Amino acid sequence: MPVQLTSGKLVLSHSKGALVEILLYGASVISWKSGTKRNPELSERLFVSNKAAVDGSKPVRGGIPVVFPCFGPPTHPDHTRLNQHGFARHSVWSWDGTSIDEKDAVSIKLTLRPTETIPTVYSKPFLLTYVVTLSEFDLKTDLHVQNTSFADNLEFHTLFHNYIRAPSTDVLVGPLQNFTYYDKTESTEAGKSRPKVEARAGVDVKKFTDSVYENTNGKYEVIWPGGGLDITASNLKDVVVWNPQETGRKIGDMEENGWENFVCVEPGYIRGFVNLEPGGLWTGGQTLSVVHEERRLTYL
Ligand SMILES: O=P(O)(O)OC[C@H]1O[C@@H](O)[C@H](O)[C@@H](O)[C@@H]1O
Repeated sequence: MPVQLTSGKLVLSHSKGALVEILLYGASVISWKSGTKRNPELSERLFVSNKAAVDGSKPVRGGIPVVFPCFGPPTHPDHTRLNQHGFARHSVWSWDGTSIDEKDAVSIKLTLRPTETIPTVYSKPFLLTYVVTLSEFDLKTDLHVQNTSFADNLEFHTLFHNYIRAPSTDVLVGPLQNFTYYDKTESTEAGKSRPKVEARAGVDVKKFTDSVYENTNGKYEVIWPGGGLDITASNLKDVVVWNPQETGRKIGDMEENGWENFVCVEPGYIRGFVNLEPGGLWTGGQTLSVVHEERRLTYL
């Protein structure tokens, strides 16, 4: 199945029609188009702001940015010189020119090692390998983190910052009921770090939402009238649900009312750090699958 690299952008085409576009900059998936079993017409599944920079000048506001090695502002002593969400989303990754064709899927693999600039802000050795696999109705992303040090442990966060194209007034995310979460919309540090328990069967984002759920079961339904996505995460024990609503006006690269058109559901390992021993390899991944039938959350 064809893979094309043009001006720093890879396009993978599935023989049944689905398409994915990935920038080498940030290994950012910026488009995923797929049909459903009922409607083969391709639809865009991800949101990218029409003000997003896609020229490698700043992280892309949309798609699937890769967060590594810190989530949010740095809190770990190894990360003090890093920007919010780390360097993976604004570094240029390498592609070896190959793709892996299987019967039903096509994959590409991108890698990131310490470049010339990363060691100026981050001194740990590492190798990241990002595998993106496109099937007819699914998109899978796997991140492999290798600690290439012979002596020191590597401690990191990672997360897939999925901007899912969805009407934010109607979308529901579940099942998150009874899981503990931290509400980053609280005004004080004490409020932000106070655990809450999710009472809702289906989580909506009608108001500004920035919630970090911990130790979930790694399976999420993102459902709205007429559509939806299932997300299955592996080895990513936490998930963020984010929509800025009107506070999005303060985000320079957010399109006008853009928050009406997405919900971020972001599987990650961000409560505590993955602690990888010298020479160790860690893998975390997710599969996004289109929902074919009109669906309601069964637990509502
Ligand atoms: O503007 P950024 O750095 O892309 O971050 C967007 C949002 O990303 C979310 O994952 C965070 O929980 C939010 O707090 C943050 O505002």
